[in-house]
Amino acid sequence: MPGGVNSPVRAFKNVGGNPLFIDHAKGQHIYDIDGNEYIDYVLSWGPLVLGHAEDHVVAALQTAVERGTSYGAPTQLETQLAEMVQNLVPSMEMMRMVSSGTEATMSAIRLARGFTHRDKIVKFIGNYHGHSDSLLVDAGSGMATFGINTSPGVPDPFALDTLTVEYNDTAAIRDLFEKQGDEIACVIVEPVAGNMGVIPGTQSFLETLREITKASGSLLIFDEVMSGFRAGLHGVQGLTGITPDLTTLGKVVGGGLPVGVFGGRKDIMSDITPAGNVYHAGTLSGNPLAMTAGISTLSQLNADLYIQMGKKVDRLTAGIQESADRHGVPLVTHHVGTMWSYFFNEGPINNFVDVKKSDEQFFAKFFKEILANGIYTAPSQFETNFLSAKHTDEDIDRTVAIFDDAFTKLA
Ligand SMILES: Cc1ncc(COP(=O)(O)O)c(C=O)c1O
Ligand SMILES: NCC(=O)CCC(=O)O
Repeated sequence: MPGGVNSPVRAFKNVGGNPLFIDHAKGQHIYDIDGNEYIDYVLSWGPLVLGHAEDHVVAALQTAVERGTSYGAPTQLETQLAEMVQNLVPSMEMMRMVSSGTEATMSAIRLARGFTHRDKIVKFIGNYHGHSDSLLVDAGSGMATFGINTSPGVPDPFALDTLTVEYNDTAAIRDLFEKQGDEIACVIVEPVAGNMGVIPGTQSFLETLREITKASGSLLIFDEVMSGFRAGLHGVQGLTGITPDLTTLGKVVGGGLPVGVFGGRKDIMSDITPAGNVYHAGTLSGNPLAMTAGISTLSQLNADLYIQMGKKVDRLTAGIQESADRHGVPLVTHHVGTMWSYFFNEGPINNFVDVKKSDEQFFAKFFKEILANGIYTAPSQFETNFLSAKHTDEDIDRTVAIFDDAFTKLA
């Protein structure tokens, strides 16, 4: 496998050394093949909001697997998950299930282009929307970690139709729309960015996106593949009261199995085949096992759970901040709901330019020190950490203590 991995962010290329090879995981813990236990804040890069191998999810899957693993025909499971999603994210009047976040955003972009009869799209520098051609321009996540601006292999005409703007820069996006608004099919945004670490979109920035897209006949797509059921139970649209035209989901909605969803305004979604002519398909779309894991996961979510998890993230980030301050280490923590990041940076951090000022060398040393002591966070400054329902107050205390020891040793 190239780089030894099936997805580049898993390699420890930027921090050095080899990634953990995993044997199994349960709850908030993950175990490598050498028998080491870690408190896991990666959680498969977001999906496992209930923790690993959650009992109800496992039981539901065991029952489901006996009934067949795939049919390639409609099931009640798809309708059930769609209704649950719609209850939590009401702007998704009509939706389609896919098998990854990449497919969800790729299809939403095609739909926006088909619906508006326009080719240009806008994305923000440091936002990541999966690995389809149009979206691999100035992207976050592994592209940021490994310093790649536009991936080789993306034809120039594709990249040229992707216009990029600095995140949270309201003046720049207004300026772009004044010049080219009538050519733009859509704006796609992570409304809380998670692929350059956690950077919340400001309310005024997101409101501006809503206003200018509406005024110019382009569509607003909230990519909530990460923030959906993470930033809050109803996504960032629930937190801000801003309603996009289309939403993409992934990660948590599949409860650890491969699921993505794209959906939104019914008049737009009705353009998808076979209702309309914008082509979208998938052999394993709406797979019964994946639907089952999603249903079992979403059925266990409620507002109180998010309050409890949010309090733990508050305590965790406050504890890390206090420790860094005491040791004189420049550090910024950001968190929204169950997403959190620590940056070795003087701050403030509002966009990709700011986050690039982080001390990546110190991060690499620090990451390896806490990992050696049983704390597994994402191996990059350009990624988000998560929390699950299974993390306890004792886990938080232990994590803060290990961060404190690492500051004592390395600062
Ligand atoms: C915001 C966002 N969009 C899209 C994706 C792509 O999802 P996937 O990796 O499932 O293709 C990701 C994460 O990978 C993401 O964080
Ligand atoms: N924040 C980046 C991701 O979640 C992506 C995971 C992957 O590409 O494996």
